[in-house]
Amino acid sequence: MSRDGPTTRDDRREDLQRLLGHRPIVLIGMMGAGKTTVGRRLAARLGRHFVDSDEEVEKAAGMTIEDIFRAHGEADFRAGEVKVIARLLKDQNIVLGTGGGAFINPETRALVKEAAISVWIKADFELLFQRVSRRSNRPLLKTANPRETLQKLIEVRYPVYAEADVTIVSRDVPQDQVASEVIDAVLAHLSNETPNG
Ligand SMILES: Nc1ncnc2c1ncn2[C@@H]1O[C@H](COP(=O)(O)OP(=O)(O)O)[C@@H](O)[C@H]1O
Ligand SMILES: O=C(O)C1=C[C@@H](OP(=O)(O)O)[C@@H](O)[C@H](O)C1
Ligand SMILES: [Mg+2]
Repeated sequence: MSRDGPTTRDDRREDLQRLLGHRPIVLIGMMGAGKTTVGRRLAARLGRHFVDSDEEVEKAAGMTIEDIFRAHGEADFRAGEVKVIARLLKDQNIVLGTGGGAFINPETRALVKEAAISVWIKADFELLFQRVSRRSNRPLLKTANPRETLQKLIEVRYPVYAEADVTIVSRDVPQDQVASEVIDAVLAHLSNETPNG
């Protein structure tokens, strides 16, 4: 990277595409972290196609996630989720937003590690809780004490999310800034991965 003048957005995008090749970028992390919304912006910035595993599971099942959980239960949802992610990861040049439990499933995790660069979008409990409280479309949080449920999921999941290739912390900043931080963090990771990078 020897250029005159400041590094522009386009330079970073080109550097990233060169180091990444066709590998998908997969966003993982808790419900409310911003995988879906930040993922869309990230894909637009990189000129990549964005896919969301929840949306694709819903399309494949012809039902909403809430209805899948209600009619068939979580185990069936996870079985569908792993199949959908395996299919989506065959497409290169994508940004894939996953559901919060996807990377916790060992089979899904192995697929992601094999085919993609994974990015954990990590966020503070209060921020996550505030965001997920805005909508009631997450069946796992329909419990007597959703704060406690979210806290328990965090305790179980964080050590697994920590296996991601890259971690970024999402604070209360605009989604475009979070997308920018993902680009910087993935670039830094890939520069270390490349022997002469
Ligand atoms: N950086 C951010 N700033 C403000 N709101 C955000 C940010 N990231 C996500 N959100 C909001 O939080 C909610 C959850 O985001 P979403 O992308 O659906 O998360 P996930 O897919 O990880 O569950 C949405 O309402 C989204 O608009
Ligand atoms: O954390 C989880 O287990 C889930 C997260 C949801 O996706 P988001 O993380 O995009 O909300 C969705 O897959 C489902 O409700 C289960
Ligand atoms: Mg999502």
